[in-house]
Amino acid sequence: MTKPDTALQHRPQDLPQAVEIRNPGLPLDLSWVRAVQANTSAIERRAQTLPGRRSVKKEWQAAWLLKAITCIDLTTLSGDDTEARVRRLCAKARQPVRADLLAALGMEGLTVGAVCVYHEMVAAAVDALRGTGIPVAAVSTGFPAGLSPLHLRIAEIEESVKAGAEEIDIVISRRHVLEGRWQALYDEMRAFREACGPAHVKAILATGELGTLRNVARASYVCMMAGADFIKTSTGKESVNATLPVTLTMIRAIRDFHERTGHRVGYKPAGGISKAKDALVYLAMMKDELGDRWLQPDLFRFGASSLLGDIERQLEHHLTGAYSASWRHAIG
Ligand SMILES: O=C[C@H](O)COP(=O)(O)O
Repeated sequence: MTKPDTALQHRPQDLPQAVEIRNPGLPLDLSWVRAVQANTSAIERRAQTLPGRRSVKKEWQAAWLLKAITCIDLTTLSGDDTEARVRRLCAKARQPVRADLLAALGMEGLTVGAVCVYHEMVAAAVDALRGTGIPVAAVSTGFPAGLSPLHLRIAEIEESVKAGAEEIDIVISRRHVLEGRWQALYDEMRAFREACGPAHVKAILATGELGTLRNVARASYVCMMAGADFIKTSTGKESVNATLPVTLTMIRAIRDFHERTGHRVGYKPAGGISKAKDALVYLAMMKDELGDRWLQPDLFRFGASSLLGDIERQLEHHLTGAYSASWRHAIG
């Protein structure tokens, strides 16, 4: 059996929850953006070593999986979403793991980080989550392509905030990145942030469509300079979504931005993350590269529609020694 990594042996739910001032952004610094490099082969080499390197077992693994649950944006983004489906998802968000399992783990009251839906489903989700403290996140700005007129994208944000969304996941215009139009990207992001008002804004870069890791890094900096609260990899609709090289690139940009400005920006990998073991790799990366502070749900989220089901199966296995069929955990 692999020896548990000592760096991951404390119980992450015991970490303090600090109150953080939002990243206010700063004027666009083009010389900083242009100086950004990404050593693709070094990043890819490092990313390849990550999945095999960390191994946490038994109660430490269970503790980290519980931590992962608190960082999930439990998501449904389908054309056939209905209010009934969203209400079922919200019930799962309120009680993400079977009550007897949570009681056995001493974690009653545990919830996911947020529920993420399209604008049309915001009102139903807000209603279903009333009194729980679980925020509703709305994908916005012509999600997933982001190609509707700017004034409509801004109006869409305002409508979702009015409907009760406390978090807005916007999509950037990929063409601004591909054409090196950093001022245009900055102005767009700034306008989106302003339209959000008190709602926190996650900037979806759609990294699978940005061509290079250098573009990913540069887009990350521009969005952070424009006041993004989070940077997020993907919509889940691109052909390539969250990857480990993209994650390393983005979280190193977050670290550098924090070192240079003092502002902490959150990170949300999204799309295709459906296995508990993958969630553990992401958490270990956050801890290694950014430290414990970025393991809190105000600075880290998984955008995932099916990760919770696998985590619940692993927790059940931890407690009972048996795996249940995955269909029993379908909603997560
Ligand atoms: O932001 C969340 C993603 O759309 C979820 O993607 P997924 O369905 O592959 O987990």
